[in-house]
This record gives sequence, structure tokens and C-alpha cells, in this order.
Amino acid sequence: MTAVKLDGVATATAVKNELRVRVDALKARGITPGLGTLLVGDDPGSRSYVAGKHRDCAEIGIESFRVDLPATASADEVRDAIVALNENPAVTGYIIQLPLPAGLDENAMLELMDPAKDADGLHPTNLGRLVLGVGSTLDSPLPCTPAGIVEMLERYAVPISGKHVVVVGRGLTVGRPIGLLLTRKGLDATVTLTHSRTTQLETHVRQADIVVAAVGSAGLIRPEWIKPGAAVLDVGITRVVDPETGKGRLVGDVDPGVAEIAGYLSPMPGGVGPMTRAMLLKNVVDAAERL
Ligand SMILES: Nc1nc(=O)c2c([nH]1)NC[C@@H]1CN(c3ccc(C(=O)N[C@@H](CCC(=O)O)C(=O)O)cc3)C=[N+]21
Repeated sequence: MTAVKLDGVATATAVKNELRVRVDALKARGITPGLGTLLVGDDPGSRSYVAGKHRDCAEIGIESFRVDLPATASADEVRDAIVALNENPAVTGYIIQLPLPAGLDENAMLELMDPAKDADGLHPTNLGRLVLGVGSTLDSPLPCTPAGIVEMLERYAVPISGKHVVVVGRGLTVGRPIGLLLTRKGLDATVTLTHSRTTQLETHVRQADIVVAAVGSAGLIRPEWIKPGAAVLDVGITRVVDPETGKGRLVGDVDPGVAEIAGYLSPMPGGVGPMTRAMLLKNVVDAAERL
């Protein structure tokens, strides 16, 4: 590949090494950060993400607490679990693993969280602060994937200011919030937000200095759509079964041929995913430092 690889594993390791120092300093003050996870149901993908988050915590000396409910849990049972996490002093931050099983109202559940313990930055108060935060540094968590993307671009010195970012996908965790972050004063990108009903997606992507592909549509972004030298971040995750080996594997939104055209490529796996997890840890450490 000709593109410089935006290596999420190496960058996340660097972030974690910095966080470990801050965790030690907190512990010296008698504060142990603790991450809670609330998982409802038994989706294999969600299970493996949650397991990864607990491993990450152990790596940097953060405690972690798992709350797993069956797919059949009622709204009341989920609510009770959220209230218990809000009230548990050992849990300094937590996440509700999304998606919740059909029939549970995700927005209503996110709204029940204590915003000071929201490690994902997805509570309405924190998303509101993301909107309000233009030009200032409000002390609130940022959504993990957008924060991880910006952190990686900055560490690789990819220019953002004045550049045209085309975001593909409008989901809650990536597409919707990332434009709010990238257009803040200090980052100063110009952002186009596209989605499944966008006409002439290709025409938009061709304009982009930076492409953020967060749809979940395997190979959607074609090499001929990419401006030579652009930075491309592959965020989409599609699980496919290899017909030859019968094994499951993960495929991104970006066609592998893009590596020959782009200047920078964040691959999937090994790109934004590990950075998302590192930013979750950062949100937990940040919140513990505010205690
Ligand atoms: N409340 C909530 N917060 C989230 O942050 C959240 C969520 N719900 N629901 C699901 C999505 C997905 N997500 C991933 C994080 C890391 C990897 C990751 O580390 N992936 C590895 C590969 C992992 C593997 O091989 O299975 C990589 O890209 O290299 C993937 C996906 C967080 N999400």
C-alpha cells in the first residue's frame, strides 16, 4: 500500500501509556477509577467489545465492573441497573453497550445516566455540551470514536484546519457527532455529512481531503472516489463468513484498493476501533480527575 497507515493499535498503546501515569497519580490521591459496562442480551459482537473494554481497564490499572442482563430484560430491569450504576461510588464512569435489544428505548436509557459518569459522551447533556462547546473547553466527555479519530489525525500530523471532511453515515456514535467536533474552533474543518439517502455520494467523497466512512456497508468506498493523497478512515464494521474457510471475519466500508490512492489510511481492523477504546479509558480517567 502506498498510503501511510494510521496505526490505531500503536497509537492506542501510546495513549494508554500516558493514561497509566495519570491513573497512578489518582491512586496516590486515594481515587481508583472504575469503569462499569451494562450489556443487555447476547449479541456476540457486543460481548466481544465489552470483554475488550474490561481487558483495556486491567492494562492501565482501572477497576471494571460488568453488569450483564438477558435479552429478555424488561425496561424496568434495565432502568434499575442504570440507577444502581449511578449510585455505585466505585463506578466512576460507565457505558450502556449499544445497540440495546429491540423494544428497549435507547434514548430513554441514555437519558437516565448520571451525565458526570457518562464514559461514552452520549448522554443528551454531554451531546448538548458538544454543541455548546464551540470555542471553549467545557469539562465534559466527548464521544469516543470522534475523539479517537481526531486524536489519531493529530498524532500523525494530518492537517485538519480548513480541510474538507466528508463523513459517510449519520449514526449516533460517529457520523452525527463528529462534525460537531471537527468544526469547533481550534480544529476548524469544513464538514459534509452524507448518509444512505444522499444523492451522488461519489461526487461528495471526491471532494474530500479526509473521508470518515462509518456506515457498515462492506467496500462501499471505491478507490476511484478518493482524491489522491486524501486521508481515509475506515470505521464501518461488517461481519462476513469466509466461504472458503467458514471462518468469520471483519470487513470495513473502504475497498482495499483505496490504499493505492490515499495518502493516509486508517484500516479496519487495527485503526479507529482501538482508538475508540483508548478514548473510553481517557473519558474515565478525565472524569475521575474531576472528582
Ligand atoms: N455504548 C457504546 N459505546 C461504544 O463505543 C460502542 C457501542 N456502544 N456499541 C458498538 C460500537 C462498536 N465499538 C467498537 C469498539 C472497538 C472496536 C475494536 O477495537 N475493533 C478492533 C477489532 C476487534 C475484533 O477483532 O473483534 C479493530 O478495529 O481493530 C470495534 C468496535 C464500540 N461501540
